[in-house]
Amino acid sequence: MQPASEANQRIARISAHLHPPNFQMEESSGLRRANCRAKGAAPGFKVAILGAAGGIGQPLAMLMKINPLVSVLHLYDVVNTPGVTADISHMDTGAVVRGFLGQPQLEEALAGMDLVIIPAGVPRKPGMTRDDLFNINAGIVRTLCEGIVKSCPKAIVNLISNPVNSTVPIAAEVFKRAGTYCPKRLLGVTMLDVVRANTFVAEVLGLDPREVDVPVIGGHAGVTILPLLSQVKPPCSFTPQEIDQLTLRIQNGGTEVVEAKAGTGSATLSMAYAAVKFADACLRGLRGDAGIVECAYVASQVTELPFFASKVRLGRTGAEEVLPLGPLNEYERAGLEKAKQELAESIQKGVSFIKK
Ligand SMILES: NC(=O)C1=CN([C@@H]2O[C@H](COP(=O)(O)OP(=O)(O)OC[C@H]3O[C@@H](n4cnc5c(N)ncnc54)[C@H](O)[C@@H]3O)[C@@H](O)[C@H]2O)C=CC1
Ligand SMILES: O=C([O-])CC(=O)C(=O)O
Repeated sequence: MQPASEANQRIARISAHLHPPNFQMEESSGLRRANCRAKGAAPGFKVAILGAAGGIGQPLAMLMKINPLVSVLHLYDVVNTPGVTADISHMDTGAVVRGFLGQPQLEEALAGMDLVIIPAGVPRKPGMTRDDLFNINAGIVRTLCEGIVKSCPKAIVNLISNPVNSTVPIAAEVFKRAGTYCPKRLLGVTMLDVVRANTFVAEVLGLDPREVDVPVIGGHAGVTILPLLSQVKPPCSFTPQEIDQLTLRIQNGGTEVVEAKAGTGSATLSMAYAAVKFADACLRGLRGDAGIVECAYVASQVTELPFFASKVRLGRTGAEEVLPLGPLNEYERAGLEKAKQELAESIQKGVSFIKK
């Protein structure tokens, strides 16, 4: 027999879900309703997703709920988080899920987080470049980063919102102004370029993509996406025509999806997969696992540019080491020069947005 008080508590927990308070009307009751019924959080990290109700946000939230390294998962958006949170909280995995709706709940959503993943913002339509998203997404990223400053200045930030080449410098400027900037903790997510490169190269080589590792450096737009096909593992060689075609397809991977989706958005499912792959690497680094290396767009001294994507070693404090680019062939050196020109402008645009 259970003691009466424990039985009463159990009944109260069940009836809270049978008669849920209105999430949108009552700020704090929304949190109660969304609390997962797992018996106490498993040991692990606290992760927030900002933009959690979007095309990337929803599958990303689902995959993070499955991740055993996550004990608490906060889902924040300006729309639809009650439904997404209720849905995801029914999954019988360890992480406790809570939902947060609208800017008044941003600081609460971020309180005490170890890792913040940001896929908030508008996606492209056919005919647009990622830079065309700047005017809307720059302001969104600034607001969200101001929330991070207030509630979890020591969190690792994984920034997905485009144009990544500019939004990462924007985030850095917000953190610098607040005096909380640590370059190791701010990472632009370029993992989808690596995921695509692994897939397309594996197709050409007739290999399982899981066996292939292609470093992709530079940034995350057009010619700034520079796959290093001379450094593919396992070692292999390509004809000049294959190099041209593979490079172009990897650089245009995003556009390929935007066009196929014909006005309904850009990559969401492969991006959620890539974001989780990257977030999981960051969490394993935070846990202290050794030897975790992934490509990311970070503050960097490997070129003369202040931000650059390349392989970084992830550890307890974030991107602990930016690894050298390794030997580039002539084709890649030419690509690097083109990438740097465009990157320099995108970085400057982001910095000026905050400084102006
Ligand atoms: N880094 C990368 O490799 C990739 C980046 N992206 C970018 O990710 C972003 C999101 O893409 P999708 O999820 O497809 O877009 P979406 O429109 O489906 O979802 C975006 C979500 O952000 C939310 N949002 C808007 N303003 C917000 C704010 N102030 N605070 C919190 N949430 C807010 C929206 O309500 C929406 O739920 C886009 O900028 C897209 O270009 C997309 C694919 C790959
Ligand atoms: O292409 C887009 O706009 C979305 C994106 O960044 C990608 O899929 O790589």
